[in-house]
Formats: sequence, structure tokens, C-alpha cells
Amino acid sequence: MAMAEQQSNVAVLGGGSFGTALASIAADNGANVRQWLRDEALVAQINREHRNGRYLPDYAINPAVTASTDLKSVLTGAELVLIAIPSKAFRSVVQAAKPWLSPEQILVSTTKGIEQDGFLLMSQVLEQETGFPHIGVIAGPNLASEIADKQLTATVIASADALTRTRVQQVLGCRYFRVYASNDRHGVELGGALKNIYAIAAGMAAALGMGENTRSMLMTRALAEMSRFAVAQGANPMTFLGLAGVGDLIVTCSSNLSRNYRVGHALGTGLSLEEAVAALGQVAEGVNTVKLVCAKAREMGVYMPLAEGLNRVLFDGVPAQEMASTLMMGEQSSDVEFILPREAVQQAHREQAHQGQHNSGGCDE
Ligand SMILES: NC(=O)C1=CN([C@@H]2O[C@H](COP(=O)(O)OP(=O)(O)OC[C@H]3O[C@@H](n4cnc5c(N)ncnc54)[C@H](O)[C@@H]3O)[C@@H](O)[C@H]2O)C=CC1
Ligand SMILES: O=C(CO)COP(=O)(O)O
Repeated sequence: MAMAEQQSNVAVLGGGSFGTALASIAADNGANVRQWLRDEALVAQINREHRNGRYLPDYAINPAVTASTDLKSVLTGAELVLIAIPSKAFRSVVQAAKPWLSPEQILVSTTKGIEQDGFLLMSQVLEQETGFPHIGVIAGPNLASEIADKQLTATVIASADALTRTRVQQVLGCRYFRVYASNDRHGVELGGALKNIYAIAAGMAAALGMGENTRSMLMTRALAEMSRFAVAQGANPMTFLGLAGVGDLIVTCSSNLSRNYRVGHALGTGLSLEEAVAALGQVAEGVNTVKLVCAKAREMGVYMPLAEGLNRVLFDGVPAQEMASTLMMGEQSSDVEFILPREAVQQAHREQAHQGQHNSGGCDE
């Protein structure tokens, strides 16, 4: 046993790649782990072969993980409950689990998505459904298959509740998985959800043959855009310097292992959105998130040219090639607006124009 001080009972809800990877980490760390999923055949395979042939076929699961389709037996006696269910089904699963949840338990969402009604993040859904005090989220650069392969990885547990932070660090932290703490739950959760948008854009840019300078510009301006949105939502901008901000953005905008990146890449090669999603066969949360975030940004008056450009490609039939113009046609404003505010740059431009010293600054091909 690594860092866990006492043997803990952990429940994982969700039989996809991330739920399976997390279940195996907790078991590697000495916990009793029970995993809930709906598919009887997959349950039998996990218990018999210690392998999840549907979502992580190439990786061994710690044999101490026991799978079941019975929520009651999985949840009863669990100190920590990790919920790795796509955002569209998250609330219904929490509702089904509710009879066997209790206020002493630590409830942690690992889901990087947003619920359409009310623009709620998953920890807010947990709070609404249970009203319990120990609620947190896990987010960071955490490609499930790399974790399953025991590649050295770090994540963030974010909660206002110190017990939640500490117990998750103890239960999951091990020789190949480091768990850093944050008290900006909203910022960490938004980081995880928002970066999926830009991973789609990055996959598309790669398929269109854009270079490294372009990729770097895309990721850096994405960070500016997502932190601008999150700050307008009450998050701390400094969170975006951390693993759940720039860390997760880097990995998902660079890796073909990211489902969101793969959807973008498929779109860039000319597939329709329906074809790209069908070819993936797994959840790519960014497709839904971009629609919700653009609507919310318009409502709040937050400037998000990259998300808007992607939204038009995904849902308005605009050709993927036009993503490039989204990158180049936005305002030339502040680099880091938490140092030099956008409004100050805009004001300076207005003053220049007013004094007739304006230079169009256009550079033709
Ligand atoms: N896979 C990854 O590398 C990572 C995923 N995440 C997040 O974890 C969440 C879950 O993702 P994955 O495990 O990767 O997804 P996945 O696509 O691999 O699997 C989703 C799982 O949820 C189950 N599911 C779907 N609808 C359900 C319902 N109504 N009731 C019960 N189960 C249902 C599916 O059967 C499947 O077992 C996503 O929000 C994702 O953003 C976070 C970090 C890394
Ligand atoms: O969130 C992830 C890695 O941190 C996984 O990203 P995808 O959902 O795009 O695979």
C-alpha cells in the first residue's frame, strides 16, 4: 500500500475508460473498490478477466476491483464515491444512487461537462440532488489510457471542504498518480469542461495542416478565452495556471488519445459532425459544451471568438477551413488581460483613431 493511511472503501460509478482507470488506481493504492456499471457482460468480464474490453481493452485492471450492476451493494459502506458518468446522464445516475448515499460520504465528480438546463456543472448537480457537505471535483491532464498504463500523471482535487481534499489525496495518491489540492472548485471544474472546446479546434487545425506556431497561438488564446469566461463566472484566474487549466489544455490539444481532439481531426478531414461522433463511439463532451458556452457567453457579454468560430463550424455548416480566419480576424487586443485589460487596449486604439494617427496595420498575403 502506498500513501493510504487506512484501508478505505471506494465506489466508482461508471464503467467507461476514466471510471475504470480511477477504480484501478484506488485498488493499486490498497482500497476496497467496487465499480458500478449497467452492462452485465462487461461486469462479468471485469470480474473474471480483470479487463474492460469495451473501453480499455489493452490494460489490466487491479483484481481488487469488483464490478456490479447493483447500485446498493456498490454504495453501501463506501467512504468515497467517484462519479465518472457523461454529463448527459450524470443527474439521472445520481438520482438512482441517492437512496444509498449519506452525508458522511465524500462525493467527487470526475466528469468534464455542463448540464444544459441552468448551465450547471456536475458538482452543482451533486449539491442540488444531495445537499451533502463533502463534495469535490477531480480534473487535470488525465488521459485514461495513460493512467491505465501507469504513466506518471497528476490531477487536482478541488473542494471548499478540507476533508474532501485530504481524503482524496490519501486514497488516490500513489507512486504513479499525484493529487494536488485546490479550493477553487468552480474554476477547476470549468477548466476541465472548457478545454474540450479547444481540443476539438486543435484537432481540426492539425488535420488542416496548420503549423506549430498556429497550434501554440490557438492554445494560448484558448487559455485567455477560457479564463476570461471562467472569471466572469466567479472563478479565480490563477486556477488556469494549474493542472486543470493550462495542464489539461496542453494534453487534450496535443493528443490523439483525446476523444475531443479526434472529433476535431475527423471534422478537419471532411467528415460531418454526425460521422465524426459516430466514428468515435465514446463521449466527446466538447461538442455539447461549445453550444452551451457560446449561448452563455452571449448572454453575459463575454468575448469568445474561438468558441464562436468552432460553434459555427459544428452547427452552422461553416467550412472547417474558416477556423483559421477565426484565429486571425479577432481583435488584436491584450496578451494577458489580467495584467493589461482589454478595455485599455481598445481605448488606446480609439484615441489613436480619433487623432487621425490610425494605421490600418493590414498585411496582405
Ligand atoms: N476518458 C478520459 O480520458 C477522461 C474522461 N473524463 C471525463 O469522464 C467522464 C466519463 O468519461 P469516460 O469514462 O471517459 O467515458 P466513456 O465514454 O469511456 O464511458 C462512459 C460510461 O458511462 C456510461 N453511461 C452512459 N450513460 C449512462 C447512463 N445513463 N447510466 C449509466 N451509465 C451510463 C457508459 O455506459 C460508459 O460506461 C466524461 O465527462 C469525461 O469528460 C475525465 C478525465 C479523463
Ligand atoms: O479530459 C481528458 C484528459 O484530461 C480526456 O479528454 P477527452 O474527453 O477529449 O478524451
